[in-house]
Amino acid sequence: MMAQYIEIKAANADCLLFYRMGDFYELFFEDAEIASRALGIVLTKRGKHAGADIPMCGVPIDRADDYLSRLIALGHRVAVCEQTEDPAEAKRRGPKSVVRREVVRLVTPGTITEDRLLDPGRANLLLAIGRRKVSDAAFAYGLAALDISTGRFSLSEVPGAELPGAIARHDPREIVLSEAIHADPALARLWQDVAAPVTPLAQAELEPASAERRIKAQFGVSTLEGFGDFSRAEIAAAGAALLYVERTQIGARPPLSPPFREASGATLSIDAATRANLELTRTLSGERTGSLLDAIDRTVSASGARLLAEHLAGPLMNLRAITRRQEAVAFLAEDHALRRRLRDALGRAPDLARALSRLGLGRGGPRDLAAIRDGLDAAGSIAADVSGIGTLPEGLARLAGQLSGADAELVVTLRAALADELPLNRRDGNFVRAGYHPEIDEARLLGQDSRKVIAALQARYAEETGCRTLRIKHNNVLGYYIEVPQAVGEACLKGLMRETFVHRQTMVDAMRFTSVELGELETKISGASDRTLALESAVFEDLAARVLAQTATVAQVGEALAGLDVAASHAELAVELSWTRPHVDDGLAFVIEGGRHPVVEAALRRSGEPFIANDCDLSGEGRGRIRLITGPNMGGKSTFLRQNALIAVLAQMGAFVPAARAHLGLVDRLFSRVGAADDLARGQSTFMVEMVETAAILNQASRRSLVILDEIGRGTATFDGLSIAWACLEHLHEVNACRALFATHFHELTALSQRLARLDNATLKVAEHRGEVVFLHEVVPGVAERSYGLQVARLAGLPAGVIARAGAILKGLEKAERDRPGRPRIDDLPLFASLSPPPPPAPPAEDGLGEMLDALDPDAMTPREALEALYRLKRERAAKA
Ligand SMILES: Nc1ncnc2c1ncn2[C@@H]1O[C@H](COP(=O)(O)OP(=O)(O)OP(=O)(O)O)[C@@H](O)[C@H]1O
Repeated sequence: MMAQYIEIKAANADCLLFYRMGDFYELFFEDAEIASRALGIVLTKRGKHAGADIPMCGVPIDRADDYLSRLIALGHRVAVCEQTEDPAEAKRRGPKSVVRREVVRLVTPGTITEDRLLDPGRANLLLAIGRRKVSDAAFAYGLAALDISTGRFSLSEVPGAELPGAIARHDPREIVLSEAIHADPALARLWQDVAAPVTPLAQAELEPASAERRIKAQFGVSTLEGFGDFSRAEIAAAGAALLYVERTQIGARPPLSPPFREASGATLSIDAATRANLELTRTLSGERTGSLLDAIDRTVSASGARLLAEHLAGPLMNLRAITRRQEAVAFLAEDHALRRRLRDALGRAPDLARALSRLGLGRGGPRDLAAIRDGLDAAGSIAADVSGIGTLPEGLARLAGQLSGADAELVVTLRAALADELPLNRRDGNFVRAGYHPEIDEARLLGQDSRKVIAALQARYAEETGCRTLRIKHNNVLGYYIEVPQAVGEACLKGLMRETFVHRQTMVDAMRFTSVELGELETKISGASDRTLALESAVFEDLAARVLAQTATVAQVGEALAGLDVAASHAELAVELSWTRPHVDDGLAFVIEGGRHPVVEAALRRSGEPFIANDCDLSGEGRGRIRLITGPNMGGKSTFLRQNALIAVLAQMGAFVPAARAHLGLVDRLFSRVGAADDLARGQSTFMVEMVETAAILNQASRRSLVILDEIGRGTATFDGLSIAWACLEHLHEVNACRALFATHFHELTALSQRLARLDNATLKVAEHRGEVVFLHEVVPGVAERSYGLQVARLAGLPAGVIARAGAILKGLEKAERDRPGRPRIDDLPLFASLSPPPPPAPPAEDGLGEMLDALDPDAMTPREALEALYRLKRERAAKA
């Protein structure tokens, strides 16, 4: 057996091998050590290999999913190796022959389909990457995003510079690519940084011809033209994705939708750092709670939640499409009764896409069939409901039209065939409704009758032996047996009784027997239950085949339900929180009146505090405005900056926005940078990360972009930081000419508004009350006088002594700054005046104390002499002052 294990393990060296032995999956050698550590299960040993003990641990098959999901979450891949013949057959080949086993599936993070392993509200994307050369030094990258748990399959191509942003948008669970892309030194850092495991595939398997062949075979077509015009990079990516699916699913072919091509520039481009910083789908610490997605999610179905996340990850650039989504939201926001009915029905609809995929892969169970039944049923009732409404907006009408595509007969059949209570696995039987299949009913009756006969037999034997505690029981080793107490058992071994009862086992206080009659009955019962199972299994196959014959329509119904759920979710949110429909056009307007931050507002609401709404206008004719925001720490600068970026994202995903009124010209790219946190793991300093990200903005932002910069330049010496922030502002104003919000504590920058025509200053209002600062969180035109850093430090609990000392130092610094003749002013800077030579350094103040101190030698002094010297110094200082 070990030889077989070693052979199979060698063929799956990069996976943990779950090796089936009876009711357990066993792991051996290093796999056992890894799994026992990861899962906290006992490590034992079994036999020896090369003179050493073989470490072993095992997981029971009925709990395997739990263990699998934990291993997958830790980034492991698991090869599941099953027994592919009955142990009895192996025995027939010879006493020493080993049961045949094969790996039936590789379980990897990007290719799971089981409900218990999947997160219902999150897509489970496998992202495959291919590329093509576009010039000597540059590549274009093809991305194939495939979710085998739902069949979603999309292709797109991006220039090399946008690859990290595109990966972040897809948020894949696993990435596959060619060895060449994986080994490209220019991308090494990217693979290191992405959260998902990255699996390289051998170059030889990824030839363009085989990629194309694979796609054609998957979809049963002879040409790809019908799907769209794909680039070589996209085809390479799709080929790699399908190869990986083949390899992990081993023979099973998931039902995939035909690949749809996402046109380049179809979505608002948001790079990875901006996504993270704006906490769109998860917070900086990786949680969903506290993200924008969490704050806006009012969906009632898992497929709706997944679609909402997809929309949020890729806000649109197409005005028509945005308007279509907005119209649907507006309609549902108005019609409260319809929205309520719709959400009720949607909440009852199970996850069609995932059930369909499991059935297609041959991994489905009776509950998946029921999911199809109930999903189609809900779709039918929604379709009937909306058909009674006069004119629906285009977006809603389209979704409603998709709902009724499936064959009504299918639901009728599934209703008739499936029982009320359904087991998870079909091998558990009892899922076909009584009356659906006469032969099943007959076989079941036979089984039930035999059980009655057993009960009668037990009564008769009890009478014959005079033992009222005689029982007929069943276990897996003996099958049916008669159990009596020891004393009665002894009697059964003698006389006439010997002819009826055949001894099987003696226990501590009981004896077990069988009889000819019981043996016959047992054969009949097991025959009946085997037959019922076989018949039920055939019914299952038939129903699954009927469902799969309508894969495309069922998938479409699933998509429509998800689309309706998202529209209704936005509408619900808009009504609940008084959000409004933004006006989006192709100009360069950016007018927000009474804007709010959805996440901060929700947090404040929970603690009963109000959120102060703020306006923001960055509109420009041909060139965007820049607003420079100074203000106290804790005043609300970052909140204001982010809320405007989030409003742009929400508007372009077709949702309503948290503002009294909003008018936005389409944004093509969104950038958001904060003085970055340390990134020691990547070996980059805070400042380096900040500068790399700022460089990306200055190089890429167009007039149509929206840029949010929060405290750029704070990670270095004051004047270095100030000069960098200054120059960045000028560049944004003159070269990028984009709409921008720039928050800073460098109050010197506010003077720039006199020179840069489209830059204006805003500040966060504060009030002082008995020496305490009160943040009003109100954005008003103007310049902050102070940063109130010390007040905030006091609120944070810095010791009073430190605060007092800092106050004294601050006073000194401010005085020195006021008195210093050579302090830089705006006119001194190179853009506005010729560079004047730096003023000569002021001579140090002469008070003689320094020399006195230098003359002292503490090591040569007695304590008394030291004390006297100290008094002398103090006297001298007082005299000089
Ligand atoms: N508009 C608002 N209405 C009510 N409370 C607000 C508002 N904006 C911010 N706050 C509150 O003030 C806190 C601080 O806000 P924020 O982090 O935006 O300040 P900041 O000016 O960026 O501070 P720092 O300069 O220290 O980074 C928030 O956590 C929130 O509780």
